Amino acid sequence: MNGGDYAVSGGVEDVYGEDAASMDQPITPWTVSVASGYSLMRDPRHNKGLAFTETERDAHYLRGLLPPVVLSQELQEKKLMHNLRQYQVPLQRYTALMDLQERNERLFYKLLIDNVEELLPVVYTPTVGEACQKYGSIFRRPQGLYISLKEKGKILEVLKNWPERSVQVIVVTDGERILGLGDLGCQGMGIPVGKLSLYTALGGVRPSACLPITIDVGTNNEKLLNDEFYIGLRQRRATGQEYAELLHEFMTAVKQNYGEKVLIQFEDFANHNAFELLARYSSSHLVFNDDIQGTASVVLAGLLASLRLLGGTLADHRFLFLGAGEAGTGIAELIALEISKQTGSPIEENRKKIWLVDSKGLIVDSRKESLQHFKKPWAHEHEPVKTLLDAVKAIKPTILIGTSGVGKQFTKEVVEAMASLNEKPLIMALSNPTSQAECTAEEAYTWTEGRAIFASGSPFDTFEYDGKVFVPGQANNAYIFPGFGLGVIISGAIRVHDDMLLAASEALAAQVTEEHYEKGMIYPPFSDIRKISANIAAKVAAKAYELGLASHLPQPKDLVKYAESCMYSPRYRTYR
Ligand SMILES: NC(=O)C1=CN([C@@H]2O[C@H](COP(=O)(O)OP(=O)(O)OC[C@H]3O[C@@H](n4cnc5c(N)ncnc54)[C@H](OP(=O)(O)O)[C@@H]3O)[C@@H](O)[C@H]2O)C=CC1
Ligand SMILES: CC(=O)C(=O)O
Ligand SMILES: [Mg+2]
Repeated sequence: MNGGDYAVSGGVEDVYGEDAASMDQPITPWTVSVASGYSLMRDPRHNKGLAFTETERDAHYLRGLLPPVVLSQELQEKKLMHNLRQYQVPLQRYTALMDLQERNERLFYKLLIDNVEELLPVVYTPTVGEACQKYGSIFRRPQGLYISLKEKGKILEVLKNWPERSVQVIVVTDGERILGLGDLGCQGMGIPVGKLSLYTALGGVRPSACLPITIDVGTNNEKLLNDEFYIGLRQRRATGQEYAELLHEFMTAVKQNYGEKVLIQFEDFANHNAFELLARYSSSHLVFNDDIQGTASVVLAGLLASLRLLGGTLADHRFLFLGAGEAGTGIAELIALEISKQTGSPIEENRKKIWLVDSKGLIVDSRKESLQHFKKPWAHEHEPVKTLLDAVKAIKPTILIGTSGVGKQFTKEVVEAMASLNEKPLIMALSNPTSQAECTAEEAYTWTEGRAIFASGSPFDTFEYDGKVFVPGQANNAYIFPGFGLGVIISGAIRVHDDMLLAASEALAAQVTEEHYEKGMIYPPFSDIRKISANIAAKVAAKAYELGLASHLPQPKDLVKYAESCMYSPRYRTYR
């Protein structure tokens, strides 16, 4: 095939290579057969292990391949949870769960759905961060698709190697900003794999519709380049035109292979590419950047909910961010947009209530010339301020949000300054994983003498202070993207619109009840996440219909019920 020249005439959707026009293209020799016997047990999508019934063992040539006992799925679950709890090392739990996913997919999801609060920290932050750092050493069987510079000119063929045809969501990373852990190159694959397992467990999107992808353009991480177990290309990152061409070929091939309605979620790209990719493809593809948009939506939801505790409206508050990258400026922009919707005031005016600090200090107008484009709208009139503590004293924020990727930045002095300014300081330490959190729950509650409303990106345990039990919220985009994606899918939306993000925020905030507020919570518990996701999906879908972006017609009458009915169930099916 001519490098990059996949725009042949004819051969449209010619999966089996039957048209003359595709004669010069290599094809995948697809076959479809009924799995039975040994191959049935080795197929994670269909395997039930000891839960195969007597009838199924007879009908599917399984006799003798299994010991005599027949277990229920519930007993399998009980046994596996018991086994998992024996591991003291989080990474051992992670590998045990990944092995289960590779062995028995339904049981994996049943565990994850039924024990979400216990297992989320294993398949997701913080443990997934450590897994990515050590991905080469713990690598057993590949998950997802790897598209490297070696595949340039052949990306469409690579996509065709993936066994599933009806993909609805792709989570793609290039591994350059994995959580707050920096450039992990090809080993960032743990993130798309983890995010998509949440799409299924939390949002009910079918596993077969989920495709994790890592684009490998090299890494600038010296440690990985010198690691004998590194699994990626051993070269420094491609940039500029070479990078843009590979990404463009990828975006084109995805649309060509899966059509208009596949949701492409950009995840953990560095900000110098993330904003550009989103801007470039948002008018031609169904794209969503989780770090910019998903994070914005989840934080806005927490802020809307917190007003019940703080009082006032969003417009009455002053916001200070530590970190002015994807998460920080993404959240800031959505807050300004929401205030505009609520008050009718111009967005430029609302931006003035929001201040950001980056590695060089407060973002102010005298720095405007040298700022990256996404920081410029936040360069307000003010004298230069170097440190966060001085910025808190100067700006007097009511709300402090950490999106720096650097741990321990909310020092005792910073938190005490917030407590001296506010009766109930709202403090969000959003950076992941736990090691990068700007402060811990214990620090936030202790340093404010139990007055803080606190939420963090990675989970913290409940904390008792002065006889009162505080439940820290987990302000993580995991509340949003699964339900948001489901809403996009069930409505057949063809583009993502900011109003859909606002709808998701409002839907999430509406799930916080009096009982939660009493415990200081501004997010509902993850144990209710499937119900929450169905509500988010319904509101997102309703907005897509309202905006004329939905293609699944006619619009279902009850969108919550419809969303619930579309959700994946991990219960075993009966085989005839
Ligand atoms: N809870 C959640 O759901 C989410 C959490 N996150 C977390 O947020 C963090 C940041 O992600 P993202 O915004 O994508 O990253 P970016 O790299 O885009 O932005 C990081 C920002 O932090 C600033 N920064 C770095 N070090 C310091 C410092 N010592 N003092 C002040 N500012 C500093 C950078 O400044 P400069 O521009 O000057 O370099 C930059 O503005 C990560 O840890 C990530 O895990 C991200 C998405 C979702
Ligand atoms: C949660 C997330 O997306 C991040 O930390 O990058
Ligand atoms: Mg992310």
